[in-house]
Amino acid sequence: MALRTLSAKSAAALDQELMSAGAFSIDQLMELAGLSVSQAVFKLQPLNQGKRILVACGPGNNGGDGLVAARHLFHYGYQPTIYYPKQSKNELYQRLTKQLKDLKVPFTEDFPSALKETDHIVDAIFGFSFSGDVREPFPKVIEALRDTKIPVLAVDAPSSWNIEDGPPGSGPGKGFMPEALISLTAPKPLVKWFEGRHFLGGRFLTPEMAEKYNLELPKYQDLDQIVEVNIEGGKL
Ligand SMILES: NC(=O)C1=CN([C@@H]2O[C@H](COP(=O)(O)OP(=O)(O)OC[C@H]3O[C@@H](n4cnc5c(N)ncnc54)[C@H](O)[C@@H]3O)[C@@H](O)[C@H]2O)[C@H](O)CC1
Ligand SMILES: [K+]
Repeated sequence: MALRTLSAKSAAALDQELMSAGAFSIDQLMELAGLSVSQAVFKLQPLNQGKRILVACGPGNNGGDGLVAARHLFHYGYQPTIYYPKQSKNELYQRLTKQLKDLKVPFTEDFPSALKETDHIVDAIFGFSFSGDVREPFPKVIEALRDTKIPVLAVDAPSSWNIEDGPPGSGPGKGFMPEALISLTAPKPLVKWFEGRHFLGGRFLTPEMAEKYNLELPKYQDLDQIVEVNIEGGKL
């Protein structure tokens, strides 16, 4: 059985529906998405194996998930550092940034230097709204993620991958295969090409919405906000 996936268009429609008919605010969805990301980091990088987490954030909601995850990671005892070169003026992101600054979480503009001083990386640069060729200042960042030996957890999509067609055939993301991926709400079609550990997160979908979008609700255990899935077996 293959995992049921959600196209970029359906993922955006589902998001909108959650925030209209579903009565969620974007803050709530992002908080739960970021909480899931923080739990996946905890699974992949236990505290006693290195606490330094570099969180690379892009300009949209995928970046917002990274900012939320970093806050939770701080409270678990990690030492997050944020790379956030295209900071949005949107009030939500400004608040998330302020919350991190109040915790004295460092922001860096020097990605290559930060890479040398981290134990794990969170790729929260682009999610399901990415399209086209990677624009500045991100090509070098994607290349660095591709070339580093430090493990990378990609949020919702490996950044620079096409949501429907998977890894790019050329450009900075060619050959980029993160160690792990956390799909939010549901996997996107690109998971077909993904070879690492795969988690699902975003524990907020109603059974009715899952049915409408032809998705299976993951079997989350206990308090977990994530579930690890086996792509081949579709263990949901
Ligand atoms: N229901 C859920 O699962 C939720 C998921 N969330 C997360 O939100 C992202 C999608 O967020 P969105 O703001 O729509 O877009 P992105 O963050 O993917 O990116 C948009 C951002 O990136 C710029 N951009 C697009 N293409 C390029 C390019 N080729 N080069 C450079 N820049 C590019 C674009 O201009 C925008 O600024 C989803 O994946 C989840 O991670 C929500 O947090 C909550 C609910
Ligand atoms: K990403």
